[in-house]
Amino acid sequence: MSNEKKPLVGVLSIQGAFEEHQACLEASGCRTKQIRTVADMTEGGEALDGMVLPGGESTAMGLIGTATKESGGKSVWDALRDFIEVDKKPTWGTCAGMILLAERCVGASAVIQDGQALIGGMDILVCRNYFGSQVSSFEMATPPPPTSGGEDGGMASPYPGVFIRAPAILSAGQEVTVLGKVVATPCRQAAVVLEELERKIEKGETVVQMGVVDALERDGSQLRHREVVKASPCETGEEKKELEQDASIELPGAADGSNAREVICAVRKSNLLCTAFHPELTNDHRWHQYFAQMVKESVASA
Ligand SMILES: NC(=O)CC[C@H](N)C(=O)O
Repeated sequence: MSNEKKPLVGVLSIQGAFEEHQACLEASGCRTKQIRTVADMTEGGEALDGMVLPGGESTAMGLIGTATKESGGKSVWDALRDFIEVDKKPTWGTCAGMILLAERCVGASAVIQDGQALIGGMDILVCRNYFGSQVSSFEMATPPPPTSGGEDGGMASPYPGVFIRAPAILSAGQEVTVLGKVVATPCRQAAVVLEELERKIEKGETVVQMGVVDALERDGSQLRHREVVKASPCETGEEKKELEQDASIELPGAADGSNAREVICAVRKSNLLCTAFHPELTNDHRWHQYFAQMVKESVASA
């Protein structure tokens, strides 16, 4: 394929392994461009065909991404929201990048007013640092991306998931396709967050900011607090119906009587892809090939 025909994928280059993402994307038939500003997204006369948001530290990335308004009054986050919601371009968040694409986040930074600066778009509830601290980073077998079944009829080998202080997806909306689940024990801090969240869901409490336990939902460009309720079995018909409409958060239960839970590690919703792990840190390019295919299909249908 000549260079002209290869799709152009932007890689947010504020933090993290953006060069490694570029190498994997280029090995998967894409051209890449480092993106730090709104101007980077638009200048050069060629529109980006997709974007990758790498891992890093989502609080810091949020602060940087919303800090500067460029010409037209837009921050990088505003431009990314347009890219995702208006242009409907394929966008993939890995680890911290996944947190940024989430609509809701628990364990968000307690020191930031109005919580974490999420870009949003993916109807998922994520728990930051579910799998542990930086020192307890690890590799674990995860389900491979859907297309990698190929000719062997879906018998593809597991994908080596590299988890670095990684978030987990606790629940996903009905329109979200779950592409991978793993069973894992939350780290101590995440266990406290989950316990608190469960208690609040059980009591039908409204979850507002409370230390590291924040449940936030983005509404347009604003973050707003989301009411977390769970219908109790004794509710009357009318009340129950009303509650059920709101009760979209259900936490995964304990997997086997231990503290381990079955959590989601990869999801797709139309033009958005999220993985909790770091595919750019392995030599296995199947997830980059899967995303490159999303981008190529989007270019072909434009
Ligand atoms: N490797 C990563 O991207 C870590 C994410 C980080 N724990 C956060 O919450 O932002």
